[in-house]
Amino acid sequence: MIRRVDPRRPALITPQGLRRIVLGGTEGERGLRLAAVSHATAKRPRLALPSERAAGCLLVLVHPDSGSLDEHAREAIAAAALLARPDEAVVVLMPWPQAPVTPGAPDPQAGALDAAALGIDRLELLPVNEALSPEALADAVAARWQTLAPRLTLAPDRGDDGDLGRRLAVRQPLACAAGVVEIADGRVRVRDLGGVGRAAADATAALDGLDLLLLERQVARTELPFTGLGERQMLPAPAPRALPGRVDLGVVAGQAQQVALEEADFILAAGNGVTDVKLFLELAEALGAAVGASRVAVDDGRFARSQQIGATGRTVQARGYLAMGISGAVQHLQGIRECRHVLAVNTDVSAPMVQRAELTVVEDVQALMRELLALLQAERAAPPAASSTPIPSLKAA
Ligand SMILES: Cc1cc2nc3c(=O)[nH]c(=O)nc-3n(C[C@H](O)[C@H](O)[C@H](O)COP(=O)(O)OP(=O)(O)OC[C@H]3O[C@@H](n4cnc5c(N)ncnc54)[C@H](O)[C@@H]3O)c2cc1C
Repeated sequence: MIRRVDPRRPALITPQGLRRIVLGGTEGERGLRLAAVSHATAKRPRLALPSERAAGCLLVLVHPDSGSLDEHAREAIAAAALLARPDEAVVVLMPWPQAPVTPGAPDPQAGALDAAALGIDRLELLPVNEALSPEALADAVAARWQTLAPRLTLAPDRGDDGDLGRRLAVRQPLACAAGVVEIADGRVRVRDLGGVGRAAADATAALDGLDLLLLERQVARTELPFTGLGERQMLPAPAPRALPGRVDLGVVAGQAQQVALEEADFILAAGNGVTDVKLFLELAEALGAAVGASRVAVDDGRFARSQQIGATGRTVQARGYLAMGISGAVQHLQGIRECRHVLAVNTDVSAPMVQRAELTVVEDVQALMRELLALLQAERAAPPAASSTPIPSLKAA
């Protein structure tokens, strides 16, 4: 019999902070049960000596999301911190798009990341720009990996991080477990992809035999009972690599409305309250937003079925979700659970979407769309000098 592991099956967080799947759990046990661990006392660094002098290290590969780290990345770092031995450092290697070019110089934006609180002993920033190919980035990461010789490397199993991890695994080569949903008792359990004839034992492997773990969500809890050292280091910028047989035509901005909703960073979503669809689409284009819709707006023929968001539509994880005239029925909210910032426009302050949103504008949606579009058009028409007024830094304010 093939036993499949459902990453959403009942699980608890062990006192060590790592996720343990509860086999044979009852319905009542569904959801993460957090073990009662008291962190009332002041936290101390886990590592007692500078990271340079540590006996070894665990390496985490993560990409920042506009200068910050999302929950998935934080969980991968926390897992490394929990797995590290007392004399091993947790080193996080992060491609850094806005990095200054001078190696060794502190980056003011990276300073906003509280590395110590995340459990990071040393944050290594790798300056990158858009022209750097994935191959050149993988070269640079592989070179750093060889210098550091980590006992174990971890990365979130998604997008750029999963890609970088897999490239590293192939280059070295590394023994890699992808889709890891649990680390317990010296073994890792991976999301079973359900291949025909695979035995249940195929879904777990000994941690000792692995070099690289690509982690699913919620493998570790991010509240740690200790801190990292929080050291920072800017690495030299990687050299670009010429790729034989390929010509780099540069970066071409895509149209936000053609991006798959699941991958969209910013979504403008319409509900039954949106009656002027033409105006709505103009606004989406001006904002550079992908277009989503509620089921009522789709059933009504105003939007395509592929644009429906919710339990019977797409599940999205945009950084920004602007809900225009959407009530926020439970089926719709299911589809936006993973969205980071939700804003709403609604005339009804008691709508469930208002509870979900961080900010709601209580206004007629058509009127607001007209105003917003006019503002954007005015901004665009303004001479560049007016819009390039420097924004005072928080420090200076
Ligand atoms: C099995 C099942 C599966 C479902 N799956 C989905 C799904 O995947 N996705 C989904 O979205 N729904 C789904 N639904 C439907 C869901 O229950 C709701 O009916 C639907 O989400 C409501 O859409 P709405 O909020 O756009 O419309 P409404 O419920 O009509 O709400 C419109 C909202 O807009 C506001 N409004 C109206 N006019 C204006 C205005 N001029 N200015 C500002 N605000 C205004 C109103 O105050 C209201 O809050 C499903 C239902 C079932 C039973």
